[in-house]
Formats: sequence, C-alpha cells, structure tokens
Amino acid sequence: MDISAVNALSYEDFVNTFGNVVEKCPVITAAVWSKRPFVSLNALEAAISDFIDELPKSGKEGILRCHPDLAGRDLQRGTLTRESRREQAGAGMDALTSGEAERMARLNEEYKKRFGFPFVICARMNDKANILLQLSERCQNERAVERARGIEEVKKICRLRLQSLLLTDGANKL
Ligand SMILES: NC(=O)N[C@H]1NC(=O)NC1=O
Repeated sequence: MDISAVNALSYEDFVNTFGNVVEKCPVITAAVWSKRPFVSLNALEAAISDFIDELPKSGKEGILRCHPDLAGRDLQRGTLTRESRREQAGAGMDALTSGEAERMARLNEEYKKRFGFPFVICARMNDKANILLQLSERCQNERAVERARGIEEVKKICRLRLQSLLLTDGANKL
C-alpha cells in the first residue's frame, strides 16, 4: 500500500487497518485520520507522535496501561493482540525458562507497583537478556523518566507496526 492509497481510505478502513499501531488505542488512529493527506509514512508516524506528545501525563500513562505485560497473563492465556503476540514471540517471551519467567513476573509486578503503569519496551528491538536487564534497571528510575521512556518505546513499536502494514501484508489487504 502506498501513501496515496492510505490517504484515500475512509475513516472506517483507516481505523480497521491502522487501529492497533498503538496497542489497543484505536482512538489515536481515528484522531489522526483528520490530518490527511500524509505526504509519506514518516508524516503519518509524525502525526501519531504529535498527538501523543500533546496528551497530558494522564493520557500518556493511559497509553502505557493499554500495553500487556511482557510474558504476562495475556501471553499465557492466548489473549494478546496479533501484533503483540508476534513481537513477544520474536523476543523469546513465549519460551522463558521457569527461572526467567519467575524473574520477569516479579520485576513486572515491582515496576507496576512503583509506577502505576506497565514496563513497556519495543520487543522487536531487544532480546530476552536485554529485556530482563532493562526491566531491572528501569525499576530504579523516577516516574517522570519512565513515563517518557515508555512513550519513546511505544513510538518505536508504532513505527515498526506501521512499516509492517505499509511495506508488506497491509498491501494485500486492500
Ligand atoms: N509491555 C510491553 O512492552 N509490551 C509490548 N512490547 C512490544 O514490543 N509489544 C508489546 O506488546
């Protein structure tokens, strides 16, 4: 799908296609539809990024709270979104040893208790060892630092999801 095809989409098709580029936040996609026409993939990405940046702290934290834990309950129950399932599997989150799984669960809980939102990291840009290391290190940060850091990671996840849709299988859907 090229950018002119994206610009020609009705809001229904636009939200159906891009509604999960920010995990479980289709309202962001629905909002940026009105910013068409986009000159490029980068422009669409920038519109999403600007929308997120303009949100108050509570909105940014709300976006983080829409993300499933890594190797958490949704993965175990098979209730992850398709995108998240692929990302988590790619980083080996579905194949942790029992020791790694226990450590991940303990650190995820510690992180959520400290900040009130989950640890978010772009799984496609990290491996298992690095995710565990980052999780333990980032537990030590201040809330404002982690809010900003988590949002940076959301934007990386968004970019890779947009690229997957525009450069590969998205083209076959329209
Ligand atoms: N919690 C968290 O980081 N979740 C995710 N990261 C990612 O790349 N996909 C996710 O679902």
